[in-house]
Amino acid sequence: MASLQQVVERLALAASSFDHTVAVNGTTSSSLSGGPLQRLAVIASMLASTSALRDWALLLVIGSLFEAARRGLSSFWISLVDAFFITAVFDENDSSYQWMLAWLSKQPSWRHVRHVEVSTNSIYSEPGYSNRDSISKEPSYKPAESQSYTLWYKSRWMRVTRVSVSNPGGWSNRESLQLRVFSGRQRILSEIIDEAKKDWLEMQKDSLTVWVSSSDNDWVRLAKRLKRPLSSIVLDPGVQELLVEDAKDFLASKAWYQERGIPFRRGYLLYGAPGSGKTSIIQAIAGELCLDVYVLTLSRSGLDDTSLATLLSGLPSQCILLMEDIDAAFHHGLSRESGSPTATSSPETRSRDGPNGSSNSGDSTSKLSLSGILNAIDGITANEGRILFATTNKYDVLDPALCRPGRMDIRLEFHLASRYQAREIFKRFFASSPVQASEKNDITGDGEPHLIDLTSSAKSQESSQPSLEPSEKSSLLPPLVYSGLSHRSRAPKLSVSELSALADQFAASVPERRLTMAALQGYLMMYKATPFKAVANVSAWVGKELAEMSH
Ligand SMILES: Nc1ncnc2c1ncn2[C@@H]1O[C@H](COP(=O)(O)OP(=O)(O)OP(=O)(O)O)[C@@H](O)[C@H]1O
Repeated sequence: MASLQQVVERLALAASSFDHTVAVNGTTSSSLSGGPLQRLAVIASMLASTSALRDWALLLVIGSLFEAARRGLSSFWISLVDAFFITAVFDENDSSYQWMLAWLSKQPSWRHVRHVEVSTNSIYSEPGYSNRDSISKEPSYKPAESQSYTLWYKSRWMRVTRVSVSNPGGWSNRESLQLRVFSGRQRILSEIIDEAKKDWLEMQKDSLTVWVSSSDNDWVRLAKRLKRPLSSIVLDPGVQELLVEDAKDFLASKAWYQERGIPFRRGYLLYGAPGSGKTSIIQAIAGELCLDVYVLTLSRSGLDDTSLATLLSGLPSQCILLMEDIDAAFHHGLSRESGSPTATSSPETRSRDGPNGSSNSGDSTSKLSLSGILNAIDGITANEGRILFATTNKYDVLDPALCRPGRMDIRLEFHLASRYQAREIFKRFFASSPVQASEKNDITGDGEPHLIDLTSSAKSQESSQPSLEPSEKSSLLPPLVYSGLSHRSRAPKLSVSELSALADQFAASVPERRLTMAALQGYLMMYKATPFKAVANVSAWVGKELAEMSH
């Protein structure tokens, strides 16, 4: 093959032959110097005679042909795939992603895959591979990243690939699951999705999923929580029923809202004493209605009007949006302790001189404005179908515009514990079954509470229990901040009458609306296997609590 140097020499020779011809004729010959085309032709013919250039040109042509063939084949493959395969992509931030992972783990052919990603994150815990207890850290298996798996579903070939794409500007990659089924019928896809959803719901019947907002203004799945039974929460009579029935009624009334042109949204504002069960009842309602909970913290740094609107418009059609401590949006930097301990004033009595609808909320560092919050809740960008629960201990600082019907349709005040609540929480603690806890006290027949002698039978019943109570251990050990019997210790089995009588005695020692339910729960936790002692010691404990509060 001729070298580059040879080519250059030949070109120089050709150029000199031009000059020579011109010099011989003494005139500018039109055949040699007048036509640039002719010059080019001469150069081209010389180039063609150079074997190296010929080889290069050949390579160029072959390369182009290969590239054209590659592109042709690739578009042919795409058309072939489109014609014979159904392809679906499931984004990790969509519920369907979870359904598909759950469904995948149940496929018999999935059990033969040889390359998986192991996760102890309970979100991925699936039956078949792991314990159904969602809290346990059982390993579960999901498709490895960028790995393709061939499976068979109803005698159809399918390929599953987990793809991870970088999130522009985001802090983490975004995953998706690609499913390709060999089928001409699109119905197969809906069949798979329906089946996956059914399996997922079945698997989730004991738990609910909690989502939080990320700094990318997206919702990310935070955790799976066990559902809390409604019966575990003791509110004043009628309050729980009101909330649950109203929420159920709302979810079933979409058509009613549409016919009347009313936005299909419902808002509940739960306010009042801390530790009175506001968050707990929301968690229980979410479980009862099988809805995911989306938690939004308005005081989160970086949250501004636009990102709030983006987040709220990105909510699924049926879910619970939880804005805890909504007052934080109005008082950035204000700690709970720095305000009044309990905001128990009613909407009717509270001052109307608070911030008005046009004012900016929060301090100067806040990027959220009140109008931004209001618009996100019920403006044009707000989605429909969601249930908003907002909680606060400081009702007074909220702007009236936020609390008006349409935004907060039901406003409920939660109070400190009543005697009724004290009695019921005692029963729930020591009942041998939920049924027993709900049974009425009909033991004496005379309508009077039946008093139990705590000093005789009680002590004998509990004497067999291992005792670790602070009072008894105090001489041996340094004072304990918290104690209680082991969870393995069992409380004595009480009859309905005994339980009811003890609950009455316990409630009689608890002052009306002075202590929180959380405090009562904390007290009972110290005596979880010794109900008689719980009753015997409650008066002393109450006295101590009240004394501490008065300081
Ligand atoms: N009415 C109640 N019935 C049963 N348990 C309760 C009740 N109120 C509070 N508790 C218990 O007290 C604890 C705190 O309750 P929760 O977080 O629901 O209170 P909260 O009103 O949301 O408090 P905060 O306003 O401080 O957020 C929980 O462990 C819960 O089990």
